[in-house]
Amino acid sequence: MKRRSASPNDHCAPGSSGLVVRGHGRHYLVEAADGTRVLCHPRGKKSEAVVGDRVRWAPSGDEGVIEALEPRRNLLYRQDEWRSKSFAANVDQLLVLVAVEPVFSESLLSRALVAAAEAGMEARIGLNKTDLPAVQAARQRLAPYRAMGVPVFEWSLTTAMETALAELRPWLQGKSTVVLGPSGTGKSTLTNGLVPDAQAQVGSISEALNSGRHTTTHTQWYWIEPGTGWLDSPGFQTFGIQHVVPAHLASLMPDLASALEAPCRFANCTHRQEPGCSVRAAVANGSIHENRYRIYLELFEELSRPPHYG
Ligand SMILES: Nc1nc2c(ncn2[C@@H]2O[C@H](COP(=O)(O)OP(=O)(O)OP(=O)(O)O)[C@@H](O)[C@H]2O)c(=O)[nH]1
Ligand SMILES: [Zn+2]
Repeated sequence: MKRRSASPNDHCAPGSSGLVVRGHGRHYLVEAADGTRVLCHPRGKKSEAVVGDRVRWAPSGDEGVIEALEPRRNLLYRQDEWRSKSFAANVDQLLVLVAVEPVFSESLLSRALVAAAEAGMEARIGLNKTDLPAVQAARQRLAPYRAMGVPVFEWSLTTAMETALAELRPWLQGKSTVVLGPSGTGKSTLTNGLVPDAQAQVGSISEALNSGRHTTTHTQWYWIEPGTGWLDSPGFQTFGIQHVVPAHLASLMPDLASALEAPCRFANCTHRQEPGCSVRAAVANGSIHENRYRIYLELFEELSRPPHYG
């Protein structure tokens, strides 16, 4: 039998431990302890595993069967028209990659940061394409995020890739990091810089599952080096935060949370129109940017709506 490191669940579940590195509907690519990647299908009808999940799997001919999911540390969600869908598990950190062009949506950026805070993940922002003339405007829009303590990297990946990699690598070291961002911000460019053998890691099985398309359509786990994971995800249009309780929203937005160190008059204040509200006072004196407060109101309203079913 191959040697592998013991997992805490080794004694209580059948099969070997593996890491889901890619998922396509009911097809999963699972990386075994020895690094080989096996096409697996879930036992039973439900396919709940997502990239980053640790699973127990057993060989079945050339392929494998997923017997069980191991407990998750955290979970990130993507939003489609009707509902939240989970898409990555057990990730340590989030890099939101935006660019000088196309102009990024602050609402999406804020959603991603709320989702990371809710999942207990550290988040940073990467501003790419700083070679373009609109760079000052982009910097200005990011100022409130820097001020609330989110570190912002600034890069021009096409003209100075090595500088960007040298800045980014120490933060990535020994962790698993997911990169998210709208389409066209440079995620694939960055992945190719960080993971020179990315194509080889994707491998022929994934290529076949992806039916020859070249854009990133599914989240994919890469290894930058052993122990340092990198998850590239398709460009998002919207981001799922439906699982956040509206009353917790302000505590997941650092600029609002710091205003709340001086509590509002009412303990159950929603920070919309109540008198004696610390958040509204901070908006009035400029310590919370009005864009951020507008996003809070938009998210609060959205989270308070009853879910609709499609
Ligand atoms: N000017 C400029 N263009 C860049 C830079 N980085 C990437 N690009 C260009 O931006 C375009 C999009 O880059 P991609 O890496 O494909 O972006 P992506 O985020 O992977 O896009 P999706 O696959 O649609 O999610 C390409 O034409 C890149 O050459 C940069 O630093 N400056
Ligand atoms: Zn309040």
